[in-house]
Amino acid sequence: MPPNLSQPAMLTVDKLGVIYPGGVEALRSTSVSFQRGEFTVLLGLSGAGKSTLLRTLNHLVTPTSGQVLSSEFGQLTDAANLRQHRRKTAMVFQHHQLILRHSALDNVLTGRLAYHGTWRSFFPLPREDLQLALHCLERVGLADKALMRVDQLSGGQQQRVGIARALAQQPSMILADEPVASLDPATSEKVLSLLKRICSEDGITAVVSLHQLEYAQRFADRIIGLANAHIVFDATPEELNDNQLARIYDGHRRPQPAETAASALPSNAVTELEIVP
Ligand SMILES: Nc1ncnc2c1ncn2[C@@H]1O[C@H](COP(=O)(O)OP(=O)(O)OP(=O)(O)O)[C@@H](O)[C@H]1O
Repeated sequence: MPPNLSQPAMLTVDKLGVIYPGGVEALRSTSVSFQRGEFTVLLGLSGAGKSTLLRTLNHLVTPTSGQVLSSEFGQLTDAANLRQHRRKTAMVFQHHQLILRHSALDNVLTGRLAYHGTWRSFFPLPREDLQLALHCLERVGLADKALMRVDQLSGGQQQRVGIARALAQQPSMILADEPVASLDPATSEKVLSLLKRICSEDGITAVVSLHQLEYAQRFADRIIGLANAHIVFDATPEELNDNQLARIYDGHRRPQPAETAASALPSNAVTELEIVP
């Protein structure tokens, strides 16, 4: 489904600033909006502010100034609005944040927890949730692995479980922070193709941070380039020329096609388990 430009933006970021404790200014007065169904890739050097922007979109990082406005739920500074927005905003992480000793199915079922009260998670989830979780695994091609422990799956399969978990949340938006940074090029392509196809089929808005320029050009409807804590490019992949690339990469050597994830690991690779409530 192509982005619907006639509709109001589904999420608007207005003059957003983030200063981390210690004084690093990671985002400076940034304004941008996201249309429903759009697949946006964030590009930029390590430390440019990609993860920070991505994580402010569901207040995993709390802005120091400015605001994030959901067209459906309102300003995210309101706790009830934020809860509703997070329920419909799924995350896919670089290290997928799966529970390795649990089965693929159990991991996908955690995507349903946001729909139930805390007490409910102590009991088996409803049958409909189980059916939905199996359906999500089927969509990522892993129905036959549903009962396997995640630590027995390959890196690409684990990331597909991560996508299935995101889908189980029935999201209107997916935020994917370096989803292929730990994968080899062939697997990365498969995972990104899958993510793009599913978002397109379901009309899900996606914001994906990547280090690989060629994947951005291939998969994005729109590329946002960040440098030094602000947006320096925001247009379609076709409009990204050498001058624009120089602005994004600030005169530094930019990632080459053959460059693998290992040489492009982010500065703040996430290692903790994060399950969005
Ligand atoms: N939790 C934190 N506390 C302090 N500084 C931080 C924190 N997270 C990020 N930073 C700093 O904020 C700046 C922007 O970081 P951010 O992770 O958003 O960049 P990035 O473009 O995603 O980089 P990468 O591609 O390496 O992930 C960097 O200087 C980084 O060191």
